[in-house]
Amino acid sequence: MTIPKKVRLVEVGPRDGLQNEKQPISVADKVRLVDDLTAAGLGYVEVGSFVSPKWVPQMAGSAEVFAQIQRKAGVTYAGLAPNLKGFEAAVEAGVKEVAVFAAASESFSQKNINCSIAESLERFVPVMEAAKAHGISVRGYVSCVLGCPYEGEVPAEQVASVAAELYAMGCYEVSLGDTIGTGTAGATRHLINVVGTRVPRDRLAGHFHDTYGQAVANVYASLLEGVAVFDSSVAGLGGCPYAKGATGNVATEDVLYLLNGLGIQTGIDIDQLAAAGQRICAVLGKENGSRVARAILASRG
Ligand SMILES: CC(C)(COP(=O)([O-])OP(=O)([O-])OC[C@H]1O[C@@H](n2cnc3c(N)ncnc32)[C@H](O)[C@@H]1OP(=O)([O-])[O-])[C@@H](O)C(=O)NCCC(=O)NCCSC(=O)C[C@@](C)(O)CC(=O)[O-]
Repeated sequence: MTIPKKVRLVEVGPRDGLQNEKQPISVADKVRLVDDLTAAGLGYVEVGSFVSPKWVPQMAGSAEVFAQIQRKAGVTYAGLAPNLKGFEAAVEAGVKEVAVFAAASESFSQKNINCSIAESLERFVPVMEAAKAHGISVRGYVSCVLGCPYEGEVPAEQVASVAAELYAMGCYEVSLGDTIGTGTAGATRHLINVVGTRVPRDRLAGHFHDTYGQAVANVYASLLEGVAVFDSSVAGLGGCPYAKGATGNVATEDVLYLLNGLGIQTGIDIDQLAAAGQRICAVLGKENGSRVARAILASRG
């Protein structure tokens, strides 16, 4: 299989990146981050979540963030919705694309959304119906595709069956989440080969956390298997509230550097992106998690 000529990046920093931060982050800082990212050329940003504030307090102000961002034409601003209540809140906030999220492991499903995999899929049915009625696109996530923090190894067939259900119920794309970042290039290729028998590869996305430093390799392995959409987080922000020790997503700057090296055009300005990442890291008082951004910023002196 040849490497795709076009790749789409889904920036999840404002959502996946920030959801795990314990310190309060102001709406203004979140808005600035989203606007910085779109100014750098990102065409898809996951802005926040319409989940229970008791479960993920950091996402409580998502509606305000949506209200204050500068919406650029052609950019998709998405929000997570775990159920109909979340979907309705998203609609009220003017969200035009939502993501539902399931898991390939029962234990993770319980810890993350307090229900079984089957129950979660049932909950998504009314969300899909309401989304159709409102003309809202729905993306689907499957967590724990290359390992679960509670159950260990997760069979690829189990991932394929959840991904196929999400696709069949109308998710236009299914993002495969390596929640704890244990995946390797070989396991990633195997996963795509198995899931690819149930969901077309051009409807799959890779969502790799970088806990074991394998995320860029896993992106490349996915490209070799024909996957052309990747979720990433500026400055490698993030973690998962229900996966102890999991680090952030693959850094957007690192994926972009890989794509630039392959001659794949994305229209994203890597210097502006690195500056956006550095700005939010300064707000958080954190070291920048992107090696590429650190190198770019150091070379500027
Ligand atoms: C799904 C629930 C709500 C179930 O939580 P529950 O407690 O079972 O819900 P419930 O239906 O029993 O309701 C309990 C209370 O929550 C309220 N409630 C109910 N729904 C909502 C809502 N949408 N928004 C706001 N409030 C809500 C509801 O109104 C009620 O309020 P009360 O009467 O007690 O005042 C909860 O478990 C939850 O919010 N979980 C979200 C967890 C989360 O956001 N995790 C992170 C995102 S997933 C992820 O990061 C992985 C991913 C996508 O990045 C891919 C990867 O890397 O693997």
